[in-house]
Amino acid sequence: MPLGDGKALVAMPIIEAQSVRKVFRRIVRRPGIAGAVAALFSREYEDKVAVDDVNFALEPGELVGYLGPNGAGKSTTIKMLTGILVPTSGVIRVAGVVPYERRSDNAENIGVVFGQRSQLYWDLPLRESFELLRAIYDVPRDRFRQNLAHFSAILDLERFMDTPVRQLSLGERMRGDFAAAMLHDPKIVYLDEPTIGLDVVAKEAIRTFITTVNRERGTTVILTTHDLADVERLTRRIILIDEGRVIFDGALEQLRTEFGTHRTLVVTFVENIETVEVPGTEIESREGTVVRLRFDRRLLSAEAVIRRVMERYPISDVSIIEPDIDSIVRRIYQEGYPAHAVWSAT
Ligand SMILES: Nc1ncnc2c1ncn2[C@@H]1O[C@H](COP(=O)(O)OP(=O)(O)OP(=O)(O)O)[C@@H](O)[C@H]1O
Repeated sequence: MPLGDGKALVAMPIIEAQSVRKVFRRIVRRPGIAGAVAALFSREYEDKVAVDDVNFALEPGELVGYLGPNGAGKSTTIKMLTGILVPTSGVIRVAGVVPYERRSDNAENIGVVFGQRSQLYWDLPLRESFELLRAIYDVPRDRFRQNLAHFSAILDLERFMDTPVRQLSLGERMRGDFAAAMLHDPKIVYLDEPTIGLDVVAKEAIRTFITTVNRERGTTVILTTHDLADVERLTRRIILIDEGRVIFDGALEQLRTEFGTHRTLVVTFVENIETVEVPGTEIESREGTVVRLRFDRRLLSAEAVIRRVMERYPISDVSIIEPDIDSIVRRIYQEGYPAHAVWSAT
């Protein structure tokens, strides 16, 4: 398209899911011997819709959180994107490739890190695991050396490069897994619970690594996690799924605005006040002269609450706390969505 014709240049999506559905067929087993005998003669099946009409498009270089409660369909989606599973219907395209039709072409474009599993070779030192992966992916030697030196520096791998993988701590192994996933310069990485079970220091190392590869190399990242600190720290856009359906697709900030209906005003009074009563608010907690007042921002502005407090009591300090994403998402998981409420940022 010629430049300057007044049209905005729109990047082609690197990942596209169109009306994707995945139904698992399971054999129903009745309990007891009679059930086992009956199953020999007539098989009864039940269908489990794991992913139900999912649509999304990701642009190159996006870092997206793919979130949902247990059993929502996250892993099933990721498995379809990697080509391990074939959708029952719908279309998936990853960097121009239909993953389940051309699995090895797709493998060249993607890196995968599963927090619960490792792609490293258990009995080999980390260094040799990397060598094997280099050979499998046919990474040019120069590129391999550069990548390894770079990842090693960010992830501090040198200390345990010659240790067999089975002797590594979880945090060390995860760092090794991240480097392994990136050695062949994939355009896209899928991270499934990448910080699960890690201590704070290891989590931070992994998060820094993710933001660095995303920023420096423009790698597209899809992250599934139950750790919302990962989400706050790493992603701008989130896709929420529940019971196989996308229920929100948009900016983290948008989710906060739509669902974070309550704010907390933290007030420090000049002196201890026996009974604090501010219309439109409820006391969340109090510790000495510091009282936390919760209010519904749809009904009252922060300014109005502050005014009401100041009209009644002498105060020395005041601040507002925004709802944290953890409590918002937890509430959505627990209370579900109103049927009409499917938001999209696009
Ligand atoms: N191979 C399978 N056969 C039958 N049902 C399956 C299979 N794999 C997944 N399911 C079902 O599909 C649904 C979605 O599972 P999926 O693993 O995608 O969820 P998830 O969002 O990744 O959950 P979690 O956060 O617990 O990992 C679940 O009800 C699960 O029991």
